[in-house]
Amino acid sequence: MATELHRQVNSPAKDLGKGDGSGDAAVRVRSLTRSFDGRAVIDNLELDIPAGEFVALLGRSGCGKSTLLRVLAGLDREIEGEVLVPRRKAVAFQAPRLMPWKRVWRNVLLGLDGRPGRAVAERALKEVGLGHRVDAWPKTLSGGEAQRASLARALVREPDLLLLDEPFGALDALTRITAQQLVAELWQRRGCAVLLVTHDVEEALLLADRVLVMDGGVIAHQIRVDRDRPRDIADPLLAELRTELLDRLGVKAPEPAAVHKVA
Ligand SMILES: Nc1ncnc2c1ncn2[C@@H]1O[C@H](COP(=O)(O)OP(=O)(O)OP(=O)(O)O)[C@@H](O)[C@H]1O
Repeated sequence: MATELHRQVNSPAKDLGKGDGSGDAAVRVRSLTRSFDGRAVIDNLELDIPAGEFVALLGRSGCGKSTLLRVLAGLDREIEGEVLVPRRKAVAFQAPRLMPWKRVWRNVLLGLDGRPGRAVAERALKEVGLGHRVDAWPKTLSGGEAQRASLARALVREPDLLLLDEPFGALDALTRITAQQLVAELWQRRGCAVLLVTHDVEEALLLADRVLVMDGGVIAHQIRVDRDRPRDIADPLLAELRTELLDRLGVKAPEPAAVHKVA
């Protein structure tokens, strides 16, 4: 696990050396504020993610989840406050964002330093179950395959922090389950910290060690999910946590369906 972190304090990023007090953290955010047109979407937010933790981030539409993720990814530097993240990080979005004029393996290596060879891409594509599509053109991939290619592109960066912005949002229900299982496996194998932005409360409960709810520009609520994996959504603890989270999101969970006895 890299201990070298990146600091952003409303100024160009600076490296931090040892002895900065960051310990074994994958994310440390202090007093983060991000405003658009004078409105603070993120407002003095604090966040810590220990190395290797799987965290899911929920919140109503427009509350600032993607903005936070973009800041952590280093894609948005117009911030106030302190953001510490590992140098090795990768991000995958809902849209796989593959370049149509490059074959899949070249897409996987896009933007990587040091001219890595095709074998590096092949290994990552195999890891996500796409070993047979190495030479394919992006337009010939299914939605699920394109999302796997996008994950492979994240994995070749050997991230200590994997940032996922609704990566399964556009997938059909069955492909989504497979993709969720894949992410869980990759996380267990790689041991990196994950921050998953999702709208799906059940997905958050099935995958994460900790679920955060963002509201009013801060992390307004969080729960820990103390359950071994693989998890069963019918587990009474998860059902209870689901109700709690939906409540925090301002959604009233439906009452269990009435049981009609048939004589
Ligand atoms: N570049 C930008 N310029 C102006 N406003 C922006 C910009 N990016 C985001 N916003 C605003 O910041 C707020 C938070 O947006 P963000 O995309 O982070 O929300 P979100 O929680 O990810 O939403 P959703 O769940 O719908 O994806 C929204 O009101 C959005 O309009």
